Amino acid sequence: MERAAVIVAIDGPSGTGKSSTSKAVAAQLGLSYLDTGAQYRAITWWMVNNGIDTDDPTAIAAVAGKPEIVSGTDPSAPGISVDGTDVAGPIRTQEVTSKVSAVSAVPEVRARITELQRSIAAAAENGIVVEGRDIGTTVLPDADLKIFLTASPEARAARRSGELKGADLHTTREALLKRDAADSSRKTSPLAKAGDAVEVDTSDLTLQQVIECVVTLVEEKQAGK
Ligand SMILES: Nc1ncnc2c1ncn2[C@@H]1O[C@H](COP(=O)(O)OP(=O)(O)OP(=O)(O)O)[C@@H](O)[C@H]1O
Ligand SMILES: Nc1ccn([C@H]2C[C@H](O)[C@@H](COP(=O)(O)O)O2)c(=O)n1
Repeated sequence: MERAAVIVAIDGPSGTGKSSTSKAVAAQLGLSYLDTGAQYRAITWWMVNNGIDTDDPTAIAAVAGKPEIVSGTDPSAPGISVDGTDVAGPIRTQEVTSKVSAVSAVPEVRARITELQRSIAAAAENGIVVEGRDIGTTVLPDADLKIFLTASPEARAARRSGELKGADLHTTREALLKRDAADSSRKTSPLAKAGDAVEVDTSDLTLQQVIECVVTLVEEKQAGK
């Protein structure tokens, strides 16, 4: 039986499981996948690589339209490039992570990336899972399903320090909270739960349980379309 195309928005703070969940749900249901954090990381990487002062919003705004960012939407191999260079690895460095909140707070950057995100979602014939911070509130306010993932700072720090091969738990927790605070307090399109989003606290759930929960919610939406 052919399934209805659905647009799914998954938002939430860092380390709540957005990427892992979104990729698995998209793969399981044959949907496209878009990692919007990777796009903000890619434009931040370009700024750093081109010597733009990431503490200067005017300098960032002046060049926000220059880099060409191409995002893959295959959940099993998403990929991302800037001006033809594969940046999937470089966008995960500590330097980019520490600067991405400042760059993504600049309205000209958000306008550029939001437009790109909307065009990618519109082109996804079988539907798409789009994950980020402002997808349900700003980018795709008419999404068929909106999920807001949360988890305690302790759970999120433990997950991240596991990923970073045993990085200090306290330092990891503080860095996560600092980034969340910056992302939640910016003027333009902050990290926020949409009024009609389903909140899922993943603190005490395994990744598999979260995936099953979201797959069920998506299938219910598809059945009702
Ligand atoms: N429910 C869970 N239980 C245990 N570990 C999890 C769970 N969800 C995700 N993880 C692990 O936590 C880490 C962070 O997950 P993920 O990258 O999906 O989070 P995120 O919300 O996309 O973070 P960010 O916004 O910083 O990119 C990964 O190592 C992932 O495998
Ligand atoms: N829709 C989005 C997605 C991401 N960002 C910014 C804020 C995050 O700290 C950063 C990196 O995201 P991550 O790769 O950790 O998911 O990108 C945003 O402002 N809006």
